[in-house]
Amino acid sequence: MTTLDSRTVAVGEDDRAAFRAGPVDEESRSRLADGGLEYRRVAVEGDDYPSWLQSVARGFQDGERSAEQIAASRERSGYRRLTGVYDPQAPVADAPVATIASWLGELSVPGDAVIPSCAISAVTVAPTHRRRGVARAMLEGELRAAHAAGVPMAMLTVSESPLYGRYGFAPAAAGAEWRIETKRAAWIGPRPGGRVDFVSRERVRELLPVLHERVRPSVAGEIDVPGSHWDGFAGTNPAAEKTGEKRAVQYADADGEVRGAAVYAVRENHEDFTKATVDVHYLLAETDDAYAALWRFLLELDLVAEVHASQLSVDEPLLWMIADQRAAKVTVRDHQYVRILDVVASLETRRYGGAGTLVLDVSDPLGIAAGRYLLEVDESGAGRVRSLGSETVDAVTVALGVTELSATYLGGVSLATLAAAGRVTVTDAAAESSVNALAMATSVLGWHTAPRLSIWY
Ligand SMILES: CC(=O)SCCNC(=O)CCNC(=O)[C@H](O)C(C)(C)COP(=O)(O)OP(=O)(O)OC[C@H]1O[C@@H](n2cnc3c(N)ncnc32)[C@H](O)[C@@H]1OP(=O)(O)O
Repeated sequence: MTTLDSRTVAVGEDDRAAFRAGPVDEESRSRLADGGLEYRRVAVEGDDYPSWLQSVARGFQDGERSAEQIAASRERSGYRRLTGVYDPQAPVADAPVATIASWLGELSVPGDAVIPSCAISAVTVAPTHRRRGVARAMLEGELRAAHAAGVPMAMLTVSESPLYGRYGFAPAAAGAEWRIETKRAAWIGPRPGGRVDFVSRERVRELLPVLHERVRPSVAGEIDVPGSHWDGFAGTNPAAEKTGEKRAVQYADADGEVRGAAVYAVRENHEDFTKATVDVHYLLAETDDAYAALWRFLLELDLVAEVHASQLSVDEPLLWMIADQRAAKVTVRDHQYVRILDVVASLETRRYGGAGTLVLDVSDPLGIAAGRYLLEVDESGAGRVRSLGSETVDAVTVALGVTELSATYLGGVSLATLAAAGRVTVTDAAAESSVNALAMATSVLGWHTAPRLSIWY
């Protein structure tokens, strides 16, 4: 597995297949076995898949999956490594009492680079088996398995915020939900010369992955989106409901090159026909022109009072393209969680906001990333990292947990904010005041654009 610059592949198909085929973690298997539970891999193509999927649905308080939905899900799930926990004493012993899925993906990091990362999803524990350490065994197990396979990062999106900090994950890219009152949001942004046109759902299904591959390396926090997600956004998933409500548009520049696309649905207001709501399911823009043209199109739709969009950046240029900024109500939430497994590999992959030298004294509740590291960032923003062991170096020292280091990793969380929150300590033995040391360390670890993740996974 190699870590390369943007527009090149960091994770090859062989790496992905090897990761999928890897064994479960022995330490977790043995711990669960001590509690009478069996921890084993589940094959997507095998007989155990339907009951594994039903356990996931039940775990998320969702309804039973139909045969058609199971077949569609099986077809779309080949990229995932699935694991279940089974209770041989249970009346329905072939239904797992806990589930987890993971896969080897790519995470975009500051500086137009991507890093291999273990994505984790479908974590459920049956209500009959909750709060006895089963989720902890599975999470620790997947993290150890990923680390043993040489994967430098892990990542996930969460149902509840308090679950994953204990394993070293931190929300590193926030997601913003926007509600824009269209009558107040007069367009003052650019009016590019290209054109916006309706396209079919099938056409937008083709466009979205191509555009996303061009855009994602330069947006820290984004991941390589599993193909099945695009069917969901485009409304081309045969097992999904209400796909007919989705409308798709593309933006082509003056040369006729398609540079962006959006999928949206209109929710009628039965009490007032002029006050419908537009839900933007996905908007992807390769250029500033495409961004402006697509947002303007959505904000100027007739018979619409509100435009609603989620998983946007916390720093959208859109705010500066509407006459009245208070037309937008923006709610910010934790969204993309990351967890550093290999400090040297992960810190050498990203670029930095400024030059400087830092000693990072990292603690890790799971022991995986713990140690003292020297990070030297040059004028170009590239960092060299080495493990220090007990060697002393006369440099600004940042003492922090792997959770806090992971929080800063995408450049969206300020070290100064974490210091003010009592989460990190910055010391400089040589200086009289620690203020300059904190300012320098914050600027080194920062980045000039906010990270973003446009999907759930
Ligand atoms: C990446 C994803 O898939 S996100 C989806 C997560 N899954 C869901 O939300 C589905 C519904 N919930 C569940 O299935 C379960 O309640 C789970 C998976 C959240 C927790 O499973 P459990 O086996 O009960 O957790 P477990 O007993 O291993 O607890 C591990 C730790 O998390 C804590 N914890 C568990 N659930 C919660 C919660 N809802 N809120 C806060 N803390 C929690 C426990 O107190 C324990 O803490 P500690 O080990 O530091 O003392």
